[in-house]
Amino acid sequence: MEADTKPKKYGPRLCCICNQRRAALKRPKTLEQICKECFYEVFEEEIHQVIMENQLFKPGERIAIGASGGKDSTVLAYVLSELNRRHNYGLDLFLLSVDEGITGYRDDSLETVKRNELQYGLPLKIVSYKDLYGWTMDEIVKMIGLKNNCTFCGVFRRQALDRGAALLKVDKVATGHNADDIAETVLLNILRGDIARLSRCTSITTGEDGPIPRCKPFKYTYEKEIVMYAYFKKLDYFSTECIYSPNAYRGFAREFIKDLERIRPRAILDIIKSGENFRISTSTKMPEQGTCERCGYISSQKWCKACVLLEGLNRGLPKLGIGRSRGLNSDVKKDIKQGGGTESIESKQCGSLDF
Ligand SMILES: Nc1ncnc2c1ncn2[C@@H]1O[C@H](COP(=O)(O)OP(=O)(O)OP(=O)(O)O)[C@@H](O)[C@H]1O
Repeated sequence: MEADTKPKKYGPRLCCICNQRRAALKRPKTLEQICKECFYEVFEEEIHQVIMENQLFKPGERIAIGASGGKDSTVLAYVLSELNRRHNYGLDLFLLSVDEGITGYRDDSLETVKRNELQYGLPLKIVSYKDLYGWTMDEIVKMIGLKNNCTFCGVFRRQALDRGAALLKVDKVATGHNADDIAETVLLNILRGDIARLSRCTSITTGEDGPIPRCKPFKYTYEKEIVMYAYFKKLDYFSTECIYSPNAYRGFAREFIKDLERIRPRAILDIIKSGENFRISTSTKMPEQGTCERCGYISSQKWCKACVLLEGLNRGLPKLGIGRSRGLNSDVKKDIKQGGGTESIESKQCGSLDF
């Protein structure tokens, strides 16, 4: 508990970077006492280095920022616009929001994104589950209850972001997934024995073989620093948790990582490093990428996950495609088999990197 029990006397100390101004905060990643100005500089510079070292963008590219209105994507939109200007990346930036149709949550956070559109001068595109799938999450939850609703939401959101990106004709989507999210996903994939996801969850860019690649410029950025940055810069973001998210299993992993971070801040980076260095045995069968026979979206099975889930909703059989084949009506099972088989979708908590 070393990090928490130290007396928090920042006032009289000088910033250990510039040695001129007074320290205003203890940097969560390194525990250095620094001033606000130096914090902004190291925070932005580290993200710039990650972008350059990993060649995340090319000059002239159109980039959609997945904008939920939350702290991570708001800070991402702000910092990317700043870096784009400062370092002449030559990018055309857009905000892309998915409206899942959650009253009292997404409608409010979308209002924040609409303000960000004006504040940062970035054009905004909103795509909704209602328009794309004919269902809002409110309607889905009414039908299926709270259990498994994150599975529907995660699968639909992943595809909705791709569809919105195609409408915007962008080259890449950037999301606000941060170092804590990635460490948490490494742990969860180990706990679930999900080797396929474990092998790709630490990649900074994914989906290069799919319609639109995605990247995570905040892969090494700590959540606590994102919150501090947003707070000191007085950025306009929405901070309410999703009203439908039970998040039990992921919640335990998150708490565990926060406990480790309190004892040893580097733990987050070390978990990511471990994830990056896992060697997947060559005898492990990995899914092969193809396209969905129904909608043409990428899929490792004949029908993509979204089509299987949608089929279940439209037939009044929402458990179709959830978990193993349990809950499948035998008629539908036969039909689906004739139609090409289903993917087994384990119930997943929301906030997954794999959305
Ligand atoms: N409805 C949405 N529309 C567009 N992008 C989204 C949406 N939901 C999530 N994302 C993207 O996925 C990233 C991770 O989402 P997650 O649900 O884990 O939220 P989070 O960690 O709370 O992030 P944020 O603080 O940006 O909401 C977000 O930073 C954002 O880039």
